[in-house]
Amino acid sequence: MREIELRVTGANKKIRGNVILEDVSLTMHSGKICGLQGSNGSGKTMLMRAICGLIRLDSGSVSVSGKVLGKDMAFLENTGILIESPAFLNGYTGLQNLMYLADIQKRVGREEVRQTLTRVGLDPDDKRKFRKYSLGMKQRLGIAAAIMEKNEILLIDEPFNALDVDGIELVKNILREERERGALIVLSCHERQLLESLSDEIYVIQSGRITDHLIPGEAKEPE
Ligand SMILES: Nc1ncnc2c1ncn2[C@@H]1O[C@H](COP(=O)(O)OP(=O)(O)OP(=O)(O)O)[C@@H](O)[C@H]1O
Repeated sequence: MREIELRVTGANKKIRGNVILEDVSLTMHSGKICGLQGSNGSGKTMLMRAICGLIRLDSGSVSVSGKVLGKDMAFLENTGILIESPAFLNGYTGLQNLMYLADIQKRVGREEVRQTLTRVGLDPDDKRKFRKYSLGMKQRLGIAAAIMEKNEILLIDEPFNALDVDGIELVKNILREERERGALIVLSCHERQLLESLSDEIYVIQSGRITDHLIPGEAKEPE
């Protein structure tokens, strides 16, 4: 897979007068998990939405290896996304839902979709409709949708929500495998230990501002 650099430069966003993002700059690379750490409402999800082009910045830019979002591309290309609860069709099974999405880009076929379902611990032959899925199963299906096309970039917001202990371990392993494959992964997770155990670097975000950039495991210099 090609090496890419995802860059956010001087990002500002206000919604109805409230500062959502303030002068946010960060740089991320292929083969790394970049963690976003911050309390509820600090701006992690909004930053992810800005990165993929779902919200338009007031100023600043998002670029992938020099290609600027909103100028050279309308949405971030080659990107798998799990942001908040993904919208699936209630009357479709898990496999039918993923096939519906896979048919948009036609980059993966039925066999790969089935394999992805198995990878997240779901049975591809499960005949239950999505509306009958438990919260954890819905979350697993959302993760499957994000990873099934083997994209260069993964934007993964709170992947561990509603997962049991085995599910957490499974998703941790999947994220590590995706990094190994060379994906650039942006990960938010409110549980600090979990985030630190997975991330190669962490940006701390508070009230829409980046306040720290940490390498987990490296002792901080005393101030
Ligand atoms: N649709 C919206 N309209 C206006 N403001 C919003 C909207 N969605 C979120 N916000 C505000 O944007 C700020 C950042 O929210 P965001 O969802 O990015 O936080 P977060 O760090 O992801 O929090 P959490 O850990 O709770 O998911 C908050 O102040 C929130 O109130």
